[in-house]
Amino acid sequence: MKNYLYNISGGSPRSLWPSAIAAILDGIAKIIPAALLVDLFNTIYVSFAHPEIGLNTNRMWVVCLILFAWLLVEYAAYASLYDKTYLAAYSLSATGRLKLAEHIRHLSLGFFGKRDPGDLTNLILSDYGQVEHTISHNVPQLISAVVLPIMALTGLIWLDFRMALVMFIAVPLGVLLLWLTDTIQARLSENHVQAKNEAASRLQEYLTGIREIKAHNMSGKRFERLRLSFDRLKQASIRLEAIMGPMIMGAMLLTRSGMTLMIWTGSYLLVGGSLSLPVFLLFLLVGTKIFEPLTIVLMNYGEMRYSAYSAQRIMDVQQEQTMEGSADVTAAHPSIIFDQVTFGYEAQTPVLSGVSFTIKPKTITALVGASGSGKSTVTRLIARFWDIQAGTIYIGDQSIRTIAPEKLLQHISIVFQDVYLFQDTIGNNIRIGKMDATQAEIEAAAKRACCHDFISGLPQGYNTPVGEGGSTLSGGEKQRISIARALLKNASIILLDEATASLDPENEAAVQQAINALVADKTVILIAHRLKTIQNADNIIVLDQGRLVEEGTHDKLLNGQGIYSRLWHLQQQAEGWQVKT
Ligand SMILES: Nc1ncnc2c1ncn2[C@@H]1O[C@H](COP(=O)(O)OP(=O)(O)OP(=O)(O)O)[C@@H](O)[C@H]1O
Repeated sequence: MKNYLYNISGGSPRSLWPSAIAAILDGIAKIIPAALLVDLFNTIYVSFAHPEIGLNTNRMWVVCLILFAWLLVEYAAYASLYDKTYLAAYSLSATGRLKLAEHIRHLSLGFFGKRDPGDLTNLILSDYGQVEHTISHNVPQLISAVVLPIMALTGLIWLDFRMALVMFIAVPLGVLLLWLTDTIQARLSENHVQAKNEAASRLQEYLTGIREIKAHNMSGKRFERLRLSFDRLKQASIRLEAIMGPMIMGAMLLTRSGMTLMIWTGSYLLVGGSLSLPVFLLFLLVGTKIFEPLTIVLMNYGEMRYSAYSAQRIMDVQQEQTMEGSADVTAAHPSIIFDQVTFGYEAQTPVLSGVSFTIKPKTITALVGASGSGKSTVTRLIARFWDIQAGTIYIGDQSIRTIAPEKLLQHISIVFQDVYLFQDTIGNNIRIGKMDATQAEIEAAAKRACCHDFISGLPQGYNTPVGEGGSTLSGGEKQRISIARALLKNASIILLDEATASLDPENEAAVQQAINALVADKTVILIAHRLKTIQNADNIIVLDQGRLVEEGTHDKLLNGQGIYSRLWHLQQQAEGWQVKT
């Protein structure tokens, strides 16, 4: 139960206390009017049974006044219940969602390889919504369903233990039925959540990939995957309702049968003379009050089971180990050393094997090699997007594992080949490099990155909104904006994925000029696809199938007659190629 509550509250069971107390107060508030009604009935009954005494109108007035006052108390209890439970639920899910998003940011990128983005979106939105609903609706109902019968049972046993016994005899049977079928319910809930996530992921894939789907005329195949996932969701939903419905209805019937048994026993005892009419009436009144929440909670049981699985999914992500290390980079311009580094995205398939090299501060190092040789992987490891399996990476004289990832990234600017721009203004997209940058600083960076002119030419200038991913700008424009970002950040290490290869000559010249401004006086690690751009690099590292095979300056490597020399000559020949007509 402790575990269940822990899960259902998304790891903060204390947040349930306010709604629990409010629900108990509400429970008490519900019982009192029933007792007052019985007293009222008793007063009337006595005046009929003993006409010589007459009707005690004073008592009736007092009861009516108390009933009225109690209405106000009940209103206050309800208001408090609503206030506390909704506050708890919405606060929990709002802070929980943010905490989770923050936690995810601290996880190794390897985590994202294992999880579908659609699945994570669903986790943060839908699973948290489910937990929110349980806390605001199911938990108070559960508490009043438990508190009310316990309070009533205690009072009723004292009045007539025979009647109390038959009234509650079937409740444990209903609970037992749910307990026995718990595993089936857990599995059905799990299947349904998985099917829902799968459908959300397929839908996201379909919508994000719509351009490729259209371009390659794949609508039939992709649509089929989407259709199948919706089909699976339909099956899971039907199974969930069709199997869980009868179980819950069965438990409800068993529980409610106590009421019928009590009426039957009460009538029998009343006729036999061993039960007074007011006591029987009290049982009837309390019975309707008690079985109502008990029935509701059983109906909600399936939902709570479902929530427990949602909460478990949230907890699983919360428990994912974040990367260790809390130190900051101590050197202003640190060297970067790879010492026998071995790494694989999957531990058993190494992508880099025993790689060792030293990058001196304020030098330009180019990474060269065939596609898939591990160039991007080296840059990702320098940024500590992943942790390595063997060897050590040093930033200055500190092992990278001792440095907090977010502190390390304050010292690194990355210019990717495929630039991602946020759905915001151009100015704010540049400001990402330095959140407190002034407009003048942003414009200065844009000027050095050769993008000020084209931004100023736009109708709204720096306030021009950019479509998600930067869809409204050309490749070269996006590149220069991302270089302006990096210039504004002014980090000592620059990781650069050679970005000019796919640009037209005019854009290429502008981007090249922007890069020159960026790399001045910095430690630069550059992934080079075209060797002519790196002839002046201080050091060139050649990778082949995850191993460092050559290292040195352009001239040294050209004389070595190895992979670099071969690649160089191949590219020289390619320069002369042209499409024949
Ligand atoms: N996120 C990932 N998960 C699993 N494997 C990956 C991942 N990223 C890259 N790889 C694999 O690691 C190997 C090295 O990839 P990497 O991107 O470092 O090569 P690269 O030399 O930069 O290639 P390119 O020049 O084509 O960009 C490849 O076999 C690639 O398939």
